[in-house]
Amino acid sequence: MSGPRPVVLSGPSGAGKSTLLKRLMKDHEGVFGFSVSHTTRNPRPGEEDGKGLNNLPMLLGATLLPVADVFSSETSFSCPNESEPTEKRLRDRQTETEESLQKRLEAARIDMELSKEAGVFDIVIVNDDLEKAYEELKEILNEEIKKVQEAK
Ligand SMILES: Nc1ncnc2c1ncn2[C@@H]1O[C@H](COP(=O)(O)OP(=O)(O)OP(=O)(O)O)[C@@H](O)[C@H]1O
Repeated sequence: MSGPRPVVLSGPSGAGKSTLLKRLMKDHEGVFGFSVSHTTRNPRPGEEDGKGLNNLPMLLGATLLPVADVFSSETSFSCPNESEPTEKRLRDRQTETEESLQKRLEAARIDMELSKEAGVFDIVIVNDDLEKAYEELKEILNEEIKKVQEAK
């Protein structure tokens, strides 16, 4: 039996990657490790203590293509449906200056265009509805989660 694989969750800023990951890790304590592997932003509070990757590493990328290039195995991509909610989400989150917000929005627009190219991602999760997106993500990872739980 092969061991658990790294899981890459990539997508534009505001897509909901952190939200989905935090919930997944909370619901499956000890199953996932976490690494902000490739991102253009500074770490947020709590992200620096990512010591000890456990069993199934989750890698979070905010820049789409390099992450997809490095991990060609299974790459998930979560995104909101339109650009309007992205801006609202990021403004509501209150983590950005106006300058960094504008940079994020521009990068998100480019990421969304690139993501439409066939073959960039194996799996696409559209995070319009958080509950639905979370259920989808859990379903996709179910087999890997079981592997880790059985190995314990
Ligand atoms: N489906 C959703 N509907 C509405 N708001 C959402 C949804 N998913 C996440 N959010 C909210 O959108 C904001 C951005 O989400 P989050 O921080 O998870 O994005 P991210 O992809 O990790 O962004 P970044 O790459 O900038 O770190 C958060 O405030 C979060 O609560």
